[in-house]
Amino acid sequence: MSRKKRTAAATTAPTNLTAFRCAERLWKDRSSNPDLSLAFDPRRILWEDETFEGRTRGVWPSGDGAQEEVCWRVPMGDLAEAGMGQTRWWKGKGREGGGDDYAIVIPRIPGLVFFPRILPEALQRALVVETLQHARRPNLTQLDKLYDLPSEGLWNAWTTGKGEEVVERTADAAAVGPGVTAGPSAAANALGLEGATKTAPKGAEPAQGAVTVRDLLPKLRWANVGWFYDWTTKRYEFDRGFVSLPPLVHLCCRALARQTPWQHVFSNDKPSSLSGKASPDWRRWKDVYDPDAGIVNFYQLKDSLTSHVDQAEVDAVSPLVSLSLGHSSVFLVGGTDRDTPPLAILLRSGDGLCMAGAGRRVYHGLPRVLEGSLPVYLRASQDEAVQGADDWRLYGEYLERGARINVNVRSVF
Ligand SMILES: O=C(O)CCC(=O)C(=O)O
Ligand SMILES: [Fe+2]
Repeated sequence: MSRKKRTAAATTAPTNLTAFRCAERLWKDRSSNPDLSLAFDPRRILWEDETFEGRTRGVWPSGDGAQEEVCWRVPMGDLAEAGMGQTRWWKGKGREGGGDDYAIVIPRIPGLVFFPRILPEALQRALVVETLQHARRPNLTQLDKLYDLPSEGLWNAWTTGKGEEVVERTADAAAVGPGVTAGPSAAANALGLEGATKTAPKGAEPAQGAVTVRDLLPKLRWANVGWFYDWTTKRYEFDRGFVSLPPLVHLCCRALARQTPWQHVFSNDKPSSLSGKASPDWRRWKDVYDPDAGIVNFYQLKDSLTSHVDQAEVDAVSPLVSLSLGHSSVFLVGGTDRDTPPLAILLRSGDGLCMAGAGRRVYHGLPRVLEGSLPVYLRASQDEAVQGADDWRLYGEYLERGARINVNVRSVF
């Protein structure tokens, strides 16, 4: 959809649109500032004083008073091994956290678990470094079909001073024609392709029409990690072989899924129940859950991800774990059809989400990355040493230009 059409659509009263599409339009509309009081925000939950078998009931009231969402705060298991947990945000260096870490369960969306501020600042920085560095072969990115990317990957070429190197188009891309630079048709998600056409660089070098590493970096939209998934055919390609997940991503996501108190999520009484037949074998997840495939989404400020269900895995009930880094965003999550009104959740850098059981079959999407929302500790000027990076500055600058990174992993079998 062109930018013009999109703007017109956003201001026209929706008639035959599904509830999900209406919500997407509302949050995508850039003609005024988004009303964030309409997004579920853990900071605005009113918690009851009493706990009930370790769980605390809360209510989030929407800013316009039209909506109330009941939720439960449930205690997490031990996250020390992965260095995660809300308690680690505030405790001094070297002090042990743990014990008070929690997740939020929202009964209206069974199987959805929200972990606000679960990644401490230093861990967020290390994950930004890791995800950008792993956008390279053998992991594939959406740009690999179109360009013969540097063997070290775009990001690593950029950080080692190769920004002006010319990147040739592949034979496939040449057949498609000029100006096409991106393209998951799928999960479709069309992580916004706007702005994806190249402006020819000025000056003698590189040659007119040539594309450089510098040009392509903002067009990087996604990279596969683990088993390779083809977003065009929507199938895993197991004959490409298995590539281990980036180690920190693996550690954090595995720990989140293993340490979630699933009995509170899937119990038949409060706070949440899992309806339906495919009751997941959640009792085993704390010992055996092991993600082996995933995607890293690199959003720029104007990008969005349209509503979809991730359903390619053989094991369609075990947890899909997702981490947010960089700019904040609005995530929409609804029901098994697009007519169910979705809940808008404000996702900040350092938040995690799990979708498991029935939660694996609900529509979700990301209509909005929020301008001006990058935390100070991720800016280029922050001067703490960062695991895996000689120089944080380039990472910070990439984020400052409007980036949000999401990594989400699952277990294929
Ligand atoms: O960016 C997000 O938070 C969600 C991404 C997602 O749903 C997907 O990649 O399938
Ligand atoms: Fe998804």
